[in-house]
This record gives sequence, structure tokens and C-alpha cells, in this order.
Amino acid sequence: MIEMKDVYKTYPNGVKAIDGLTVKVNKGEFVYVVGPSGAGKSTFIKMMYREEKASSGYIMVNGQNVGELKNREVPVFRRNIGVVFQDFKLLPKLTAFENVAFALEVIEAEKDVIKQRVKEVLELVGIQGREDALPAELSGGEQQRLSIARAIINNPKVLIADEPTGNLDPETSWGIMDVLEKINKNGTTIVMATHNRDIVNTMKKRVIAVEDGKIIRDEVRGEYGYEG
Ligand SMILES: Nc1ncnc2c1ncn2[C@@H]1O[C@H](COP(=O)(O)OP(=O)(O)OP(=O)(O)O)[C@@H](O)[C@H]1O
Repeated sequence: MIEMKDVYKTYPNGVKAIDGLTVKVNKGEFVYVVGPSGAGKSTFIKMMYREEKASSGYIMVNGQNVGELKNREVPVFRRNIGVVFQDFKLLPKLTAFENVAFALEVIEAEKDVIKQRVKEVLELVGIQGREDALPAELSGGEQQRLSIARAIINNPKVLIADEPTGNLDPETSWGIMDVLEKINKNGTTIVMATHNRDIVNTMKKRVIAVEDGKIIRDEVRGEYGYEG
């Protein structure tokens, strides 16, 4: 599903963010990526959806060699990858419905299909009935649910989340984790970078710890493992 081999990433300013990384994530897994600030977590996961290009090494995602993708092939490649961010990145002038429908309009799905599918995903994430709300009219937790709905509208094989609970209080964060669990149970592979110790320690899933651009720990039922 996701495979990286001997991957390096140096940013144009000379920062070595990823320094020889090899890993495999199988279909249906739920993986936490942990590590100190600046360790390279975001860079690691951004390379999975070609937001950042590796400087060298081999990256395979959903059967596609990411390094060989031409720029014009990236949008189609990304249809099979949903992405969720800490700050939601919703379009502020569009309603909840429109934010989610957008990805289906791009692929010219029929109106009825769009309506039905948006209804399904809003229900799945638990914000049915809020179709007409603007993002600013939703709570932080609701906005994150909406951004998850947008990420899964195309039924992606992989969902990548970069600190999805980073802006949310603990109780709201648990609600988001329930939604991600449900999506994972439906067969979607999830990779989630997080600083949330409680969530990682409670959920007992695979934990990959990154430090100085390298994987220093990879455990099947791991713990967060950092103080503070
Ligand atoms: N676009 C960029 N240009 C230059 N350097 C960058 C860029 N993005 C990240 N870096 C640097 O690469 C290193 C790894 O950053 P990255 O964001 O991947 O870490 P992180 O583990 O996700 O950190 P955090 O937990 O704070 O989000 C850091 O030294 C960072 O300053």
C-alpha cells in the first residue's frame, strides 16, 4: 500500500528533513507517526501524497511510483489519498455541503450522485443536517469532521492526517478519533502524525517514531514514548 525505501529529503535551504527512511504500511493498517517537533513527521507524510518530493529513494503508494509521477498526473494520483490537516483548510466562503461536494464536482459526477454521497459522508462523520452552514458557523470539532468528510468523499484507499486533533480539546479529539476508527474499520489505511500522547497510548496501534529524519522505533502496539 505504502512503501518507502532509502528515502532522503533535503529542503532547498539545506535542512536534511528525512535521512534514510525505509518503511512499509499495509492495507487496512492504522499507524501513528510520533516524534519531537522538527523530527520530520510532516515531511515524511507529505511525501506520501507528493506534497513534497523526495530528494532520493523509492516511494510507492497505491501501486504508483510516486517519484516517477509527472506533475499533471498528481491530481489523479491524489484522488485515492485523503488528507486531513490540523487547521482544517476548509474553503471559508463555501457551505459544508459545497466544501465536500467540490471534489466530486471536479470529476464531473452527476448532481444526484453528489447529493447522495455528500449525505452519506456527512452522516458517517456525524454532522448530518449542517449542510448549509459555513465553516465559521461550525465548532472546531465540527469543522474537523467536515474536513474528514471532504477527505473521504472519493473513497480513498489511504487517509493521511497531520495532527488532526492539534487544535481541539481532549473530548472533541476523542470524537474525531471515533470517526477515524470507523473509517479505518471500513478498510481505509490511515497514517496519522500526532503529538497526542493520550490518544496514542489508549488506542494501542502501530507506532512509528521519527527522530532526526530516521525511524527510531516501529512497534505493532506501540506507546507514545515521550515525556512532556
Ligand atoms: N518547506 C521547508 N523548507 C525548509 N525546511 C523545512 C521545510 N519544511 C520543514 N522544514 C524543516 O525540516 C525539518 C523537519 O520538519 P517537519 O515539519 O517535517 O517536522 P515535524 O516532525 O513534522 O515537526 P512538528 O511536530 O513541529 O510539526 C525541520 O527542521 C523543519 O524546520
